[in-house]
Amino acid sequence: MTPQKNKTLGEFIIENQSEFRYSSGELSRLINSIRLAAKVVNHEVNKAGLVDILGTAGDTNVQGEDQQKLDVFANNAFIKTLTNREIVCGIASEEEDDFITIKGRSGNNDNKYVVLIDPLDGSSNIDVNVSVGTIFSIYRRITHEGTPVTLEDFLQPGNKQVAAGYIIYGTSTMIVYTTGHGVNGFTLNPAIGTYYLSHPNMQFPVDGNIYSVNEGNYVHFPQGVKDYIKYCQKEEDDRPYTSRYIGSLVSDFHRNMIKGGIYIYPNTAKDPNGKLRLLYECNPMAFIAEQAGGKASNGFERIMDIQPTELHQRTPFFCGSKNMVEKVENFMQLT
Ligand SMILES: O=P(O)(O)OC[C@H]1O[C@](O)(COP(=O)(O)O)[C@@H](O)[C@@H]1O
Ligand SMILES: [Mg+2]
Ligand SMILES: [Mg+2]
Repeated sequence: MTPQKNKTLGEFIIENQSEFRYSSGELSRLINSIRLAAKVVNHEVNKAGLVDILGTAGDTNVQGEDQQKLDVFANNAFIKTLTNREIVCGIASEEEDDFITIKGRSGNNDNKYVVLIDPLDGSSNIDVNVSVGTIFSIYRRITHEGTPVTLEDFLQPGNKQVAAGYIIYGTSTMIVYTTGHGVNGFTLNPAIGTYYLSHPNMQFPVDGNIYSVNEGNYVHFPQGVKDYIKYCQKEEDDRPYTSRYIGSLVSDFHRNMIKGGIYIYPNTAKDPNGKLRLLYECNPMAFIAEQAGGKASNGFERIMDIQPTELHQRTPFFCGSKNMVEKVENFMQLT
């Protein structure tokens, strides 16, 4: 049943409590706390040119990347909101070397969930006023409540996620998320600060004619990816396809989910395991893609079946319309 449009995010969460497999209130409170943090970040993004939030923060993160001021701001906003509302026992972030343990008021770790987050996705676009996003992934902890959270709680395969979503700070601000019961999109009415259900039951078209890849790296791509790009460009059948690459995973993914398309970030000489991080970029986007009828792989296996071994590990990423992902997998497996 397609949810009725123009319901607020809060109403939708209350009406769909039963879908939160583990508990009636905590997961919904967790989604709500992410909504609140997103409003804080959105407010800063929308005035980025007017306040001292552009440019680099002067530090590099564990990935060796220059942290943008907005990366740091968003990271602090989500950590503060999730900590204050005492809903999670731990957070892992692209911008933090190690995971953060969050103790409840009682002084121990009796909350059930851990959150992994890319607080600001598309950092290279911040200073040039192009849309950026936030990506989040939620798991039920493996260790017992009341005991210290451990790395094991974060190194779970994507098929164990209980919820995942993204916020896109674009021409409008949207939250798109799944709890394993389909994908729904909510648009912020900035005048009143409320999110409304604008994209109920989002579905990836099974096919598409848009491919998103940084063709500047073409010479370093695996042969299978080169062959697939040549296939997309060939004058034949419904091709050539359209090449669209925004440089923000969230934005490219969102457009492809609405119009049909594929996002590709393969391994290259510079990034032998690819650039995107498995735990807080690829797994959450893969969960959303599959829940919307799409597909996500590393070219050979399902992203959500990969057993993580490190918090910030990277993976090649092929994600989008099912037939397009299977086509590039065929090219990859032929070489
Ligand atoms: O500039 P490149 O190498 O094409 O990489 C762009 C990709 O890198 C990312 O910006 C990585 O995410 P972060 O901005 O969170 O580091 C993706 O959003 C985007 O799709
Ligand atoms: Mg990112
Ligand atoms: Mg980021």
